[in-house]
Amino acid sequence: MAHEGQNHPNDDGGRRLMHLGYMYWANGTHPAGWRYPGAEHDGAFEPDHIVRLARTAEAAKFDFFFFGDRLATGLNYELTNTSVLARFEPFTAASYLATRTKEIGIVVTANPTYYEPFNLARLVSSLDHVTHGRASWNIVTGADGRAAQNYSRSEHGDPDYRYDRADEFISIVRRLWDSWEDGAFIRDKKTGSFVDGDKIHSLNHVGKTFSVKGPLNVARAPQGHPVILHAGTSERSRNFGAGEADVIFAASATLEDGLAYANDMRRRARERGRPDGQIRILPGITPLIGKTREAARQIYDQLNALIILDDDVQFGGREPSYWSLDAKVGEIRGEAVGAGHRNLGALSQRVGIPLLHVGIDDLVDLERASAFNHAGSKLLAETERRTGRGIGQISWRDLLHTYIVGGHVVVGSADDIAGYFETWFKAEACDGFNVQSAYVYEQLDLFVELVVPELQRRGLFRTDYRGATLRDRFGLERPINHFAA
Ligand SMILES: Cc1cc2nc3c(=O)[nH]c(=O)nc-3n(C[C@H](O)[C@H](O)[C@H](O)COP(=O)(O)O)c2cc1C
Repeated sequence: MAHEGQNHPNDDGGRRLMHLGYMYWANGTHPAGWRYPGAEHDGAFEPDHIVRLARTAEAAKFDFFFFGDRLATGLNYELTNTSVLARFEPFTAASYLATRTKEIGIVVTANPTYYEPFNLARLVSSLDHVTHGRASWNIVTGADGRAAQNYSRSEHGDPDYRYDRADEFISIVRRLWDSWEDGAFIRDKKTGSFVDGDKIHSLNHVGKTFSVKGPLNVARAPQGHPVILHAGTSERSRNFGAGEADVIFAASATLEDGLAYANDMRRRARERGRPDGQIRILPGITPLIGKTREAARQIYDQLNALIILDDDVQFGGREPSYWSLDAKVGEIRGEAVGAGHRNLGALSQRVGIPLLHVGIDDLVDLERASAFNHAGSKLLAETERRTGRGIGQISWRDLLHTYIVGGHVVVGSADDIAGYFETWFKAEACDGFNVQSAYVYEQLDLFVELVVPELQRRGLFRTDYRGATLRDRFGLERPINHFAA
């Protein structure tokens, strides 16, 4: 995509600075976060709960506040993620937030599989107007296939169908955003001329899935094109993100994976003719912060103690043969570990050795640990990292907890967290992070009070906002209108 003027890969006089987003989860990311003493647990339908979080993030100069979304729900989310079970429609929540914040970007997730391009172009552009250029659209192809049943479809569609549709969709949306040139409005009371017809364009698009005549009925947005985010991990997702996204919401959870993913995305972006520095990679992360490292570890253990395991913690109510190692029923990929998988049988599948004769509170022994598969070794290393305990101190329950919590969690003091961020950032495994809280509000408050100043002290994060729009925060130029070019 063409841009006006030069690129600005760095934000601050040539110094590379980190970007921070805050991903909103009403009850935090930890599956039992809502049960933690003192944690918010009934704020999902109280808009000022969102304002409280967004203003905290804004005071700390975060780039954006992020609304994820899904288009279906079910009781499975009760155990895995109560924040997803029931929540506000994101454009509605974003519009409310727009009137109660001034600087912070607002990211709205919307899935093109279940929208029409005209409809979504209008929503995102309107949000950009009401926020004076702070809007962003996170394009996802849909994590919950049950959406089809809510949208009169026989099926969710395979990834190729959804990404083909997304490709055509975004090209239409961009042209709709351009269908009004800047300066299309004359509004001359004397002559009675309201608009310049030469600056308003039809698309006359007829494609594989969509036919859209245009023009849009919204003036060109303050940012021209609001900032585009994308989240996904597959080949098609990477290609889509490399071609279209300004910011990638990544799922990498180790430095090695993060670096490989970031290099891969930068290479793909270059292959599509995009100059370096045009694509920002922000992995999701849940920093679990305590006043000291020990305090943080205690919080992690306390949270985990609130996780509900299966009543039959040995086999989840199934025959032992169900969990035989070649049965391949352990993990539903990409989804949190829910009911029926919170037992030692499921864990045995994960780590690749039978656990028929161990007790949940027995300690993991070196002999069994040495026989773990790759996933099992990673799970053990992750448990050691989070708890600070080693073999001889870690129980099977601890391992099961790490398995259930999953994700990208870093437990420690503010100094530990800042050090972790710095390592990833300086290795260029990312351009910042999409920060999430294990529970609210305390964890965001601690991040803002303790971690942000430490990042600033290390010269890694801005101390004030610059520019007016979200594109400005990312050092991205306003796209040239391709009808005018
Ligand atoms: C970090 C991350 C965040 C995501 N957030 C959402 C979301 O909020 N809503 C949604 O429907 N899908 C979300 N997705 C799912 C993607 O849209 C995509 O459907 C999923 O990853 C499977 O597609 P893929 O094979 O292309 O990666 C997310 C994916 C990742 C990796």
